[in-house]
Amino acid sequence: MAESYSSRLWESISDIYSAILAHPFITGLTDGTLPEQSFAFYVMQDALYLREYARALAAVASRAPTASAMRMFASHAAEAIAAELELHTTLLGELGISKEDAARAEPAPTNLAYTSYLLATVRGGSYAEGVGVVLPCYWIYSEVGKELLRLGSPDARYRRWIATYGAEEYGQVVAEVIAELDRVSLGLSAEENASVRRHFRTTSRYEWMFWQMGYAQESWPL
Ligand SMILES: Cc1ncc(C[n+]2csc(CCO)c2C)c(N)n1
Repeated sequence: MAESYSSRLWESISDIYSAILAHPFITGLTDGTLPEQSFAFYVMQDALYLREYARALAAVASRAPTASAMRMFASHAAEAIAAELELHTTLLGELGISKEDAARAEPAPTNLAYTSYLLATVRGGSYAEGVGVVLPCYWIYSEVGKELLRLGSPDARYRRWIATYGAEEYGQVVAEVIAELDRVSLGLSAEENASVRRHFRTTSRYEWMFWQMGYAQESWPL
């Protein structure tokens, strides 16, 4: 049987995925060398990210051609908002970030660039382009989560975070989204196929950049 559309897509970002696994944010989670400040910065930025990502998923849901795909993306949008609340109420408190600090936080440059690209693509592109642009967020976290779960971490807070994304149920969620992309890939023109592949690579790059942003506690130069 010919290789699936999605497996070829995954192969096209193998350089980015390897760079993510080697990134000091990721290796630092498992060997305990990740500075707590970098983790806290990342978590606060991620809460902001999740709100915009939920908007992107809701936009993809609104354009889905089938009831089952609409239901899937709409429920993931709701879950992303719930995850944001959970981050605010538990993890941020444990990391010593007050509600006031969290409310004042602004997206760092990489975060704003990533979410702006997501929203522009899901609003201006086709449904297939929307699925392609949101997929690296799911897929890369699921793969990284499995790898981190295998390696473990000496820090209980890092372990808890790892458990969320390394969970087997989470792998099933991702598999359904991948299956949806494989379904829609069947009817793509050459031009649309090129766009989907470009969006997938671009948000995969942003996934690496998001860890770099957290690690460096990226700020606006002005
Ligand atoms: C920068 C960044 N990228 C991906 C995720 C993971 N993630 C967020 S929402 C969602 C799908 C719906 O639950 C997934 C997989 C994250 N947290 N932060």
